[in-house]
Order: sequence, then C-alpha cells, then structure tokens
Amino acid sequence: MLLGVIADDFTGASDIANTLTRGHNGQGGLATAQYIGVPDHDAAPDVEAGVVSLKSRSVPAEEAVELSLAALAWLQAQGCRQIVFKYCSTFDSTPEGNIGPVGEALAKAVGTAGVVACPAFPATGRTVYQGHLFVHDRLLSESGMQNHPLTPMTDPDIRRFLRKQTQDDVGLVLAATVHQGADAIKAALQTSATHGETLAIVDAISDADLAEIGKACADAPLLTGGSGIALGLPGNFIARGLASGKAAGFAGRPGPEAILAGSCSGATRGQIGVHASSHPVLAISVDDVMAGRTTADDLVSFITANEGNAPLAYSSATPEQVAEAQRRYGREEVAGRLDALFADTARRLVDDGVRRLVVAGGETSGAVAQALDLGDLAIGPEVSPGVPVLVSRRRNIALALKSGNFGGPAFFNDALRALAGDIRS
Ligand SMILES: Nc1ncnc2c1ncn2[C@@H]1O[C@H](COP(=O)(O)OP(=O)(O)OP(=O)(O)O)[C@@H](O)[C@H]1O
Ligand SMILES: O=C(O)[C@@H](O)C(=O)CO
Repeated sequence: MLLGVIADDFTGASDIANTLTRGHNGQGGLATAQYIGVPDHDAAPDVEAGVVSLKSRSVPAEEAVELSLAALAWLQAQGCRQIVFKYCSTFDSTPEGNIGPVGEALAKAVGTAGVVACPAFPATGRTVYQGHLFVHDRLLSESGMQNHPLTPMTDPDIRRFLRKQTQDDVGLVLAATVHQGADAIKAALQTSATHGETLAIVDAISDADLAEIGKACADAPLLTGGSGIALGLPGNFIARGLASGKAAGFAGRPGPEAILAGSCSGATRGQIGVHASSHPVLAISVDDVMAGRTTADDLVSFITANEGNAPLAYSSATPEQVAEAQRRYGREEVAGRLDALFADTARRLVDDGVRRLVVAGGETSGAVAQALDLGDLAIGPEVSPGVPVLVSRRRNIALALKSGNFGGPAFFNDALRALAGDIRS
C-alpha cells in the first residue's frame, strides 16, 4: 500500500476513496479500498490506497486521537509512505476538536510539521480564501452549517477556529502563494514548520490549486483536509512509476432496495422532498422513537411493503425541530437512539435480502456501516461528486453513503440506479 487515509467519518471516507480512485485530469487513480474501522487483517496485495473509516468526528478528542493513532499504526504496517487525515469539507469540529488534536498527534507520530490543512472541495462549492471557508457564495457561518446538529460552525476564519483546538500556532499559506505553484507552496510550508506551526491552513479555490498543493506535497509524510486534498496525490505515485493508474470494473447489484436518511442538512431535506413527490416515504417522529412507539420493525415493514418503488425512511427535520428534540431529550440521546434505529433497520434489511442501500448523513452512515459487517469495500462509479458506489463482496450488496450536503435534487434515485449498474464513470 502506498497511501493511507484516516477518515473521521464514513461518508467522508468514501468521498476521498472516490477522489483517489478517479485521480485528476485523466491521469488515472489508485486501486483503492475502504475499510470499516481499523482492519484486523492485512490489506489485499493489489491495494494501492487504503482508507480507514473511523467514527471519530464527534467523539471526545482523546478518543479520536487514540483511534486515529491506531489507524496510523495499521497503515504504516501496510507500508504506506504517505498519510492523509480526512475531515469534512465544512471543517466540522468544535473548539475542543477533533481536527486540531488529531492533526497534531499524527504530525508528532510521523515526525513532521508545517502540515497542510485544507478542507477545500471546489466541485461541491467549498473553497478556502484568505484562511476563510466558503460554501458556494456564503461564508461557512452563513451556509446552514451554523445549524448543524452536532458541530455547529459559526466561525468562517478556520485558522482562528483551528487555533482553539491546537497546542501550537497555526500557519496560513495564502492564495497568492498557492498561485505561484508547487515550489512556492512547499517553501511556505517549510517556513511554517520552522515557525513551530504544526498545521497550516492553505488557501485553495480551484481544482488547479489543489493539484498544485498535491504536487508540492509529493514527499510530505502527512496531509490533512477534505477529499480535495487528495486530488493531486495519485498523479505523484503514477509519475514515479509506483502505481499504474488503472481502474477496476464494477458489476451492478440489482435487487431489493432501501433508502435511510438521518441527515438534517438542507440538501438532504430538499432531496427527500423531490423523492417524496413520486416515491413512498416514511417520516420518523423523534418523539415516537424516544417513547418506543416507533422501532426497526416499523421501518422494515414499510420498506419491505414498498420494495421495487425506492422506499425512503427519514428522521431528517428542520433546524427548529432538531433544536426542540435536543432540548427535550438531549443531543447525544437523540442521536444515539436514531443511529441505533437506522443501524438495526439496515442489519435486518440486508439479512432479509436488500441488495442496494443508500444512506444519507455521515453519522448515520457510520452507524449503519458498523452494524453490517461489510468487510473491505471496493470503490465503483461516481454517483455525484464526493459519493461513489461502494461494493461489499462479503455481504453481496452495493451501497452509497452520502454526506449530508452532497448530491443533486434527484440524488436518491440516481444513487439507486448507479447501484444497479445503470451509471458508469
Ligand atoms: N429529527 C432529528 N432530531 C434531532 N437529531 C436528529 C434528527 N434526525 C437526525 N438527527 C441526528 O442528527 C445527526 C445528523 O448527522 P449526520 O452526520 O447523519 O448527517 P449530516 O450531518 O447531515 O451529514 P454529514 O456529517 O455527512 O455532513 C445524527 O446524529 C442524527 O442521529
Ligand atoms: O468532506 C465532506 O464534505 C464529506 O466528505 C464529509 O466528510 C461529510 O461528512
């Protein structure tokens, strides 16, 4: 294995696995596998990039550090010469972490500093300019992310926000330097390291910027960022003759289908609205779940009764409804109960023969994937930017795990078609 990724959630892991599989500008990608947690076995010999999916975004910082160091140890044992710490393109974190503590712990473990920190993902509208994160034409703090149920993002100055999470100062490499190209970026990161800055926010407003940053980091033992930070990395290995750039084929998985949504993002709620206009949907009431009136039995019955018509069960709600539920029951309690409900439902559905499963939301996808005993996941075609088809050979199912904010209006239907093999890329 050449390249190892430690991803702080499951949808984020498939997002970066997608980038690594596809590469940039027709250069080809790396043969990539996604793992659910730290594997207890070695990677298959043909895997060039391994992505370890953790559920470490919203756990206490010490726990996130411990999980990430365990993932690092496994990836190093597989021979990786470069590590990427993947977090969210909307920098989902709190003043306590976990981007800063994990980033610094990994840097210390591999013995480096001046490590790039760049959440930019221009294909989905996330850009970093003058150290500020934008989502399309809005600052992060006005993008809807200020209402996120677990990691509300209220400061778009991500250098200042990251500094709250770190022990060391945080550097900044501005767009003016990035636009001078790879050598200038490399020099700026080295300067950052000599100033004692373990992490440095790097501006990127286009894929070309990210490709240049990738080139600058060809020899860096560690990078951190959104999936965009991986854009230029396959090309480095291919240019050195270490990887072939050939993608593997994908055979679709037709068969019974289910869609589960726990994401409360504006994008997911819009996609549910579109889907509901021509497919059966089940709205899950948090009050009913908390009182034990709605259980996995109800979700399974609904989905089974609507097989063939793309049934969708969702708990997704408006920011006001989420805030009210959290006030009434507690943030962790609601999230825990809903995660468990979706996990239980998915386990039963797959045991009963569901072959295509679409899940919306990073935390929700993490709960579902952990419950399914999926084994190593192969990466298939792209459904939409940041969302590939995933194939579990062990369970003979195809999945799409969608980050809350990703996908176009018809995402759910597009995803089911892609899982059946109707879309190729
Ligand atoms: N109606 C609801 N009320 C309160 N919390 C909810 C409700 N529905 C879902 N949740 C919780 O909100 C969280 C949503 O997080 P999740 O990561 O699944 O989606 P997301 O944040 O939109 O996606 P991503 O992390 O990929 O951006 C989950 O923990 C889920 O259990
Ligand atoms: O980077 C992103 O936006 C996604 O891959 C993600 O991590 C959301 O959970």
